[in-house]
Amino acid sequence: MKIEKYSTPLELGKAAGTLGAEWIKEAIAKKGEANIILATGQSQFETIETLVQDDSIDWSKVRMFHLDEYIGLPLEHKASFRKYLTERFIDKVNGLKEAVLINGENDPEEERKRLEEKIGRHPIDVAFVGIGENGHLAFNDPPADFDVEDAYLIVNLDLQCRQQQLGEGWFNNVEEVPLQAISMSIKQIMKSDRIICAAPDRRKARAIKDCLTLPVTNMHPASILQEHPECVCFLDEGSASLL
Ligand SMILES: N[C@@H]1[C@@H](O)[C@H](O)[C@@H](COP(=O)(O)O)O[C@@H]1O
Repeated sequence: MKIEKYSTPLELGKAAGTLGAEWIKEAIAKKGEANIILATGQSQFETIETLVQDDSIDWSKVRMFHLDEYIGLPLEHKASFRKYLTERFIDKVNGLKEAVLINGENDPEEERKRLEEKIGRHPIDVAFVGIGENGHLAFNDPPADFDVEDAYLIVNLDLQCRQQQLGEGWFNNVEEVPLQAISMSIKQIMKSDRIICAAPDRRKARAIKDCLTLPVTNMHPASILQEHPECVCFLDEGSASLL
């Protein structure tokens, strides 16, 4: 894992999105198409914005997989990650080959199996991920299961995770934040050929220190990224302030 530091979230996002775009184009040149994973949340705003502005990517050769989604949250809710990816990514790129979104309103077990079958046929070239305030990777809160083979899991969300979502302004009160989600598993994320981790903001400083400098442990789920051979972690002054 490599670490790169930038002054602001905007600079961080530009750098992360630019490297991601290069990697997507390399995958298309090599295989004729690229399979990518997109995360959501505040931390991904600038990275996704940079990606969608890159008109040198042939989006008709890109298949996008959705990292995680709340169970039972309607598409119209402002915190819906399906809504986020539709508005910030799918609607902004030209003729995307395919978007494999997680529908958390479907029967969760059936949805999980559908996604599992789909991603099993499409090895991932580039994964874009973030790190939560509790060190989570996707919605794998601590202690995360590093060993489960399933590509997607039905997970419970811990209080710190739910409070982060409230703090970011996606919900009116913590009771409104769903208790469960469908999340890509740690093993599946780690199978990606290349990983771009974008993690700006001072409120992430503790999680960044724990995940990037302490030994790998499932109590700091994103620490597993230290073991990935081609992962670049993009920080800003705030998130890197305890390093
Ligand atoms: N489930 C999302 C992930 O998709 C995201 O990568 C990560 C960081 O989130 P944020 O950008 O809100 O800090 O955790 C969120 O809760």
